[in-house]
Amino acid sequence: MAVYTSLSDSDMRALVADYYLGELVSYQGISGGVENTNYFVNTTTGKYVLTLFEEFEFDEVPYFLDVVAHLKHKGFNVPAALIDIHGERLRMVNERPAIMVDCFSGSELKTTNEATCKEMGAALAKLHIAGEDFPQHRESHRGVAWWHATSQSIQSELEPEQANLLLSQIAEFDDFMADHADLPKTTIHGDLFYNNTLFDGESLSAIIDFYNACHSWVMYDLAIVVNDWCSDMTTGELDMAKYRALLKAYLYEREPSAEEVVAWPYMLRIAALRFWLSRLEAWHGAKHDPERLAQQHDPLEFQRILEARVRYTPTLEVS
Ligand SMILES: Nc1ncnc2c1ncn2[C@@H]1O[C@H](COP(=O)(O)OP(=O)(O)O)[C@@H](O)[C@H]1O
Ligand SMILES: N[C@@H](CCOP(=O)(O)O)C(=O)O
Repeated sequence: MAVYTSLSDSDMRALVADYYLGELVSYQGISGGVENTNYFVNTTTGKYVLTLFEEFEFDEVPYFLDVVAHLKHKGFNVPAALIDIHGERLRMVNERPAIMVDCFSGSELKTTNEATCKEMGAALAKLHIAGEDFPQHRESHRGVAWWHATSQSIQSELEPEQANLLLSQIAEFDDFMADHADLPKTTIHGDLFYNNTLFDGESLSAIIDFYNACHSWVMYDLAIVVNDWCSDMTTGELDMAKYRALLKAYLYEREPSAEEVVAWPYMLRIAALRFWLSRLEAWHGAKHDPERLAQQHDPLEFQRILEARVRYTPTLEVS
């Protein structure tokens, strides 16, 4: 279970007393996540989620809080940080930066289907449009510089065919980008996997976990979503019915440029590579610690997705 920072009853009571949330009733660590420590917190006024940031330092967090505040202001159901009795939204709790947010209704999807893909496609396009005027342009901490450095440092741990796939795909992407420096960018979520959404039935109720948000290519974010929502995780192949449903809803809201259409196959491949690489890095970092290793996502899923996108990529248009 991913509760890296444990809080005592008295810590939690004192924390709740520092917000306008009434009295603490109960709390429970959330086992779903892998990056942060999250607790469900029940008080006499409602249900909240406490997040302690395990991978970011205090000064790195405000950007993400500002992205979420911007999107909430534009009407999205996203977890904006609550303000405490001192007027602060970010604080230190047991030496980690921490925020309290509203707990949303709905539950995590067990899997995706055409209806939920359609919901996501429409919401993603609106998110991309809403992010265009967000003024802070932060580079991704898992972007081009990171994948160059990490692919170099990890290659000796890999089978030769894996290293070759990794390095050749990065080189292919670099070559393509050298001639397409003006591809449209916006503020992207960067990790909009279906486990970062909540649904009431087949209706999207909230988007969470904005801690990969950054200023990057619009098509890259769409590719991240397509690879997770529309792939068969055992083969890596796209489920074309889900793919068409998601894209059709997206394209109804936002029309890509001709250059974005050309970039699409490259974006599908580099988006798969980015998560293959982050999973490889995490897996190799944890391989001597069985408890941590058991919490890691399987890198092979994204190797298979990348291999499938190398074999075939569909076009961005849907008929
Ligand atoms: N505001 C929220 N409302 C309801 N559930 C939430 C909320 N935030 C997190 N959760 C639950 O906690 C799980 C883990 O949160 P997440 O932010 O994805 O953690 P991590 O960053 O560690 O991956 C989510 O999958 C979701 O079930
Ligand atoms: N959704 C990702 C995990 C988040 O990515 P990270 O690079 O921030 O660890 C996955 O399933 O791999």
